[in-house]
Amino acid sequence: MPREVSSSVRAVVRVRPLLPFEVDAGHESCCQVSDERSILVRVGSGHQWRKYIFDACLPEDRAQKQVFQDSGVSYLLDEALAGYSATVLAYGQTGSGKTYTMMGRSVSSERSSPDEFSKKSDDGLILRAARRLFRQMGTLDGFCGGDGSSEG
Ligand SMILES: Nc1ncnc2c1ncn2[C@@H]1O[C@H](COP(=O)(O)OP(=O)(O)OP(=O)(O)O)[C@@H](O)[C@H]1O
Repeated sequence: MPREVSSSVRAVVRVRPLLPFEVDAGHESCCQVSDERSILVRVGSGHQWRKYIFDACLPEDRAQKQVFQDSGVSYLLDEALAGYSATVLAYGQTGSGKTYTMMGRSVSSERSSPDEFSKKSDDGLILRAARRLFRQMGTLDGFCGGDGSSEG
């Protein structure tokens, strides 16, 4: 659960890890989460860092399930079930991880094996939100083959 949920708009930053080809090419990350609300971004020639503050900053090792919880989406679902409108959108440059965050790995990139489809740990916000909504409405049985046992 996020620390502050009173604002009607929340901005959450998620940093993805470098991809294997980026590591192989010797790339370095241009940003670094310094605490749960701030991030350091390289500026200029790369020797200086500038600090930016958001409602939450999620570092590269944050798993999909934790992102669902820490981003505040689970809170939004409670509000939606209470009758309020809620919107979640992902914004960022190409390849930054929007699709992975919203949908999961099976649709964000090439699949290495059919098993990728059944790896629930990779499920993104949309699948987790749908599962939770249906569970809370008491109609999860049979939905997407899930057993409804995992929270988020
Ligand atoms: N948090 C993460 N952990 C591991 N891999 C990630 C993460 N976020 C993204 N990736 C990987 O990075 C690559 C690019 O991610 P993705 O396709 O989600 O980017 P995108 O922002 O949707 O790009 P585009 O705007 O071009 O569609 C994919 O191979 C994806 O699996």
